[in-house]
This record gives sequence, structure tokens and C-alpha cells, in this order.
Amino acid sequence: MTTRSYDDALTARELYRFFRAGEEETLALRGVSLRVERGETVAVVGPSGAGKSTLLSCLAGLDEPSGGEVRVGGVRISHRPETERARLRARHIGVLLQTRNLLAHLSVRDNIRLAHGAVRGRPHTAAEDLLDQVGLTGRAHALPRELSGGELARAGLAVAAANSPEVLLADEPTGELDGGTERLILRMLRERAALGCAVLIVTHSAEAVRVADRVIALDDGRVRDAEG
Ligand SMILES: Nc1ncnc2c1ncn2[C@@H]1O[C@H](COP(=O)(O)OP(=O)(O)OP(=O)(O)O)[C@@H](O)[C@H]1O
Repeated sequence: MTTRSYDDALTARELYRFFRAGEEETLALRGVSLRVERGETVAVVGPSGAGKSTLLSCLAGLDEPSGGEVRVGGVRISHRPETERARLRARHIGVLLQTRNLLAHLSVRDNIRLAHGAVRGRPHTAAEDLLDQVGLTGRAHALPRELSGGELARAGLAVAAANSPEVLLADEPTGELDGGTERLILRMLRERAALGCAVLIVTHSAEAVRVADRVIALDDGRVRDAEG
């Protein structure tokens, strides 16, 4: 039996995020609180504009919430200088964004190796094993521009998982995949969770929702419902 502790979880408390453009103000997050335990896979769902990507960016420390806080392994990542957030992210968090996360001039394998080198002393999974897990064996030497949308997402996931992060965050990891490849990716994410990772995915996929331990529904910047 695994021992679970509050500090091991990814936690967000009362997150607010306002955007101001000229006269116009958008409240993308209106007091979102959530928690993801080690070993747990959580799916975040909701209509377009609900705040899902904004939430993921705040959880990853890529964006600063206007209010509230985010903790990873008990350590606050929000409301810190960007360099500190980047250091914490490199050490503890793997993130796949909708804009994807590969450097254009490096092959898929070199992108993974770059992620390996980002933090010393962390266990990392060999590039070949990661490519196998995401179904990209044989594409190690490809440049990002030579990959399809679905392949880019899978390569990005391999990079996100390279340093065995405690928290894995992925925005639409299976959005452009056929059924078989989607199941492969969901299995890879579940395996990461089984190794003790806290996995959170933003998704519109019914299959991803089905395999998640828990679903958090966002609507208009608020958590509407939680099941599981
Ligand atoms: N940088 C920004 N500046 C201004 N408004 C923004 C910015 N980023 C997001 N928003 C607004 O915040 C709201 C939430 O956007 P977000 O991208 O988080 O939604 P989403 O649920 O991920 O949508 P989708 O499913 O379409 O990707 C939207 O109204 C969006 O227009």
C-alpha cells in the first residue's frame, strides 16, 4: 500500500487569473481549488474558454495567478520570480502545452536529451524507451517540422516525461490521435501515475475521461463538478 501525504500532491488553492486588454477584463479563473495525489490521473474538462489552458499554465508555473497559490510537493511555485519558477518546474514538473514544447532545430532525440540535461541528479528515462512508450520508435532523428500534429504531441510528451517528474501536466495530449494511438498514450500516462507521478490532463476526449481516476469540470473559470 502506498502512503499518501498532502504535501506529495499538486495543490491549487483559490486560483484567480484576470487578463486586461485595454478596457476589457477577462476573468479566466475565478477561485479554482484542486488537488492531485501522487499516483492519480485527473482529467480537466470543460467548454472552450472555460479556463483550462490558463489553469494548466498556472499549475506549471508558466503563468502567475492573480490570486491564490500553487504548491508542488508542498513547495509553493506561484508568486516567485520567473527564474525560480523555471528552476522548480525543471526539477519537479513535466508539461505539454497546446503550443507544444520542442526546439525546432533539434531532432526529437536531441530534444529529449536536452530535457535530460536540464536537471542533474534526477532519474531519467532513456530516449529510446520514451520514444517506444509514445509509439515514435524510428522517428528519433526527425525534426519537429517533419512530424504530424499527433506525432508532435507524442514527442512533446516524451520530452515532458524525460526527467521522471513528480507532476505531469498535459494540454490535449491525445487531441489529434487515432483510437489505437490514443490508447497507447493514455496507457503511458497511467504507467507514469503507477510510478507515483501526479498526472493532470486537459482533454475533450471521452476515452481519456473514462480512464482518469477523477474528472474536474471547469466552466466559466470555476470548478463546476467533481466526480470519482
Ligand atoms: N493572454 C490572454 N489575454 C487575454 N485573455 C486571455 C489570455 N489567455 C486566455 N484568455 C482568455 O481567458 C479565457 C480562458 O481561456 P483558456 O485558453 O484558458 O480556455 P480553455 O478552456 O483552455 O479553452 P479551449 O478549450 O478553447 O482551449 C478565455 O476567455 C480567453 O479568451
